[in-house]
Amino acid sequence: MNILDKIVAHKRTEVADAKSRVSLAQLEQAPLFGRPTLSLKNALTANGASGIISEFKRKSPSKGIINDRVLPDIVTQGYVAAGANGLSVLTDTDFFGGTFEDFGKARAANPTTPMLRKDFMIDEYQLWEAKAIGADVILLIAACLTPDEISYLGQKAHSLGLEVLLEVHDREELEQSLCEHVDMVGVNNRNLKTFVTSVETSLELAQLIPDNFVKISESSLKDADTIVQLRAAGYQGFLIGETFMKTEDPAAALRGLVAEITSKTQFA
Ligand SMILES: O=P(O)(O)OC[C@@H](O)[C@@H](O)c1c[nH]c2ccccc12
Repeated sequence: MNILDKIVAHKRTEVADAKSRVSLAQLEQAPLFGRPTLSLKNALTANGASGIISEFKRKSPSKGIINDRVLPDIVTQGYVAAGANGLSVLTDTDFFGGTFEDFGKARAANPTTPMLRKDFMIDEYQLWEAKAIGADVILLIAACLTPDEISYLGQKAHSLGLEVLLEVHDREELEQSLCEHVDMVGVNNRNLKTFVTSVETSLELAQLIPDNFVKISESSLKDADTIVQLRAAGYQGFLIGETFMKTEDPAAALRGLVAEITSKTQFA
């Protein structure tokens, strides 16, 4: 079994368990459930936007522990001050060390920044959870969902006011999964089954994504030159976790990257 299959199998038992403990009606009573959501799409396409979505990620199956010494509210607030247009916070516990509590702390610290609930969504119950914790955007990963599931979950997410980021890794996934219930397309440079990363994946798929979807390049992004190159290829969003999280001060690492991108674009 590859790691993605393992994560999804575990997620099914986790969701079944959560459903037996907390009903949809109870999730709807959560204080943040009815909160008006913020648009990541608008934030990424605004004039002068950095396009950077910074991720709070404690550990991952490919890297092990990345950083277990920092706090979600401090780091994410620093990210926003340093120029992030959006935040991504892992809520998967067993494989990524994230929690709803991490998400909640980041949410409270950043009331006006669009936030992605980063998890493996396989059931509409999780969309209700996303609303209850104050998420604005959810992720649908083509590698672990059928085209029908993507369409169904995308439609449900929209009916709750959530934006939808569809994640693809190759041409086939893109062609089979893209539908009207998606707002943004994320190209994951990391193959979730093998962990191999290549920015070429984003460069190759760019022209195949219709322009009515905001394009986001995800994973293994490390330097300003790559961001500038991806922007020229049509990407408006850049999802970055490890490059920041592996440092003592993730927000400072983002600030440095933004400064470098700015100087390269000004003198290009
Ligand atoms: O830490 P990186 O290499 O900058 O990657 C961030 C993000 O793209 C990555 O965490 C990710 C992309 N898609 C996912 C799906 C599930 C879990 C995690 C991910």
